[in-house]
Amino acid sequence: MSCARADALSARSTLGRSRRGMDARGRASVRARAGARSRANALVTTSEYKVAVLGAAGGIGQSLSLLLKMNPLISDLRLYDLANTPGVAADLSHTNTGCKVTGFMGADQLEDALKGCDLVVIPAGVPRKPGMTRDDLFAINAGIVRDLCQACTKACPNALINIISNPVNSTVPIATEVFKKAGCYDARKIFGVTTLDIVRSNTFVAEAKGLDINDVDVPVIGGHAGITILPLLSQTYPKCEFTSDEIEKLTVRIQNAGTEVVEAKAGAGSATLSMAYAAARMAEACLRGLSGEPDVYECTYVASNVTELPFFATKVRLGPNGAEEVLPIGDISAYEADWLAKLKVELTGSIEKGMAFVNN
Ligand SMILES: NC(=O)c1ccc[n+]([C@@H]2O[C@H](COP(=O)([O-])OP(=O)(O)OC[C@H]3O[C@@H](n4cnc5c(N)ncnc54)[C@H](O)[C@@H]3O)[C@@H](O)[C@H]2O)c1
Ligand SMILES: O=C(O)C[C@H](O)C(=O)O
Repeated sequence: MSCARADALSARSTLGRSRRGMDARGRASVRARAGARSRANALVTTSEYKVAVLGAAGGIGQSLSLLLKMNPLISDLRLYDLANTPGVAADLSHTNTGCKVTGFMGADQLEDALKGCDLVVIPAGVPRKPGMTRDDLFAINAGIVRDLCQACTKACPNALINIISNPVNSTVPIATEVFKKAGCYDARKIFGVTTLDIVRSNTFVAEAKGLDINDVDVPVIGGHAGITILPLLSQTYPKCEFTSDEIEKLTVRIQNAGTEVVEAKAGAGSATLSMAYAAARMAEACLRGLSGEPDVYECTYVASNVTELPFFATKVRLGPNGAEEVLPIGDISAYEADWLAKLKVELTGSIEKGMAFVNN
């Protein structure tokens, strides 16, 4: 099987599972199948994962918590925020799924929320308003991510960390430096969530080319801000021919898709629903990897040797230790190579800014 084909199958199975998990009837049948599978397949060792959402009362946090509450891989869901988590947790706890949900509120309860967690998802922080860049959020969100990661180093140093808070290009280096300082850094465990870029690329390409959305897989590399988002249309599965005009329009739309939502929301924030969907897909991929399921791949922003930059998003194979393998960029077109050279300059500055925030 070709690599592209294997990757497309992996992406499709993730989407399929997520979709079934959202339906109460579907969930029951997935659980029955999961039970049969775990008896038959020694690789599936547990579906008892403990997951914390930090920023759980926010726009992303609430929808994401609902999706995670419906995921049969999760038995214990902890919702942490500075306010309103008792209400969100009470509300979610009435849904008849097997996962226990508990609310934690305020810094005093943060470490309790994190204790024993296998996966921590962080959407805490302020979103953009029209006219702002993601980097404009650094002044507030850098400190939030630093403090939350410091608590993780104490309460769940071995957990996988999924960082959603922007600017992801800098918040992942911040998290890394915090874990290094605490003496518990494992490069395989810290992820910048760029899944929304893949979700968008798949959607826009399927629409443009009249393809079945369930079949499409477009890798997106680089980072998660403006021109650092680089969709590799030349690696689209199934193989597609694009005119140069289509390539230009799709690339620029994918790079600006976050801004498209920010402008449409006109001051009421940025993407929350599509982001919750994307984060639920990424969380599920991490848990499937932890469970020993083979061939779980997602594009994500991680510590990387694929380029000369210390962090970079490419396709990653997820496994029992987190990022087991960071895949290379592969063959790209001259158009993509041109963007790659440009994005490296911006990404380098964002990485250095994040590292300096913790170390200076
Ligand atoms: N990675 C991506 O693709 C992506 C996509 C969309 C949004 N985002 C980012 O996600 C973040 C959240 O967006 P949102 O729309 O949910 O914002 P929001 O304002 O609706 O929610 C943020 C939540 O974080 C909470 N929070 C703030 N400081 C906190 C702290 N110290 N501890 C715990 N919780 C804290 C707030 O109380 C709030 O409930 C933003 O930074 C946004 O830019 C990233
Ligand atoms: O655009 C934003 O500010 C939020 C997020 O990064 C997105 O891509 O939607």
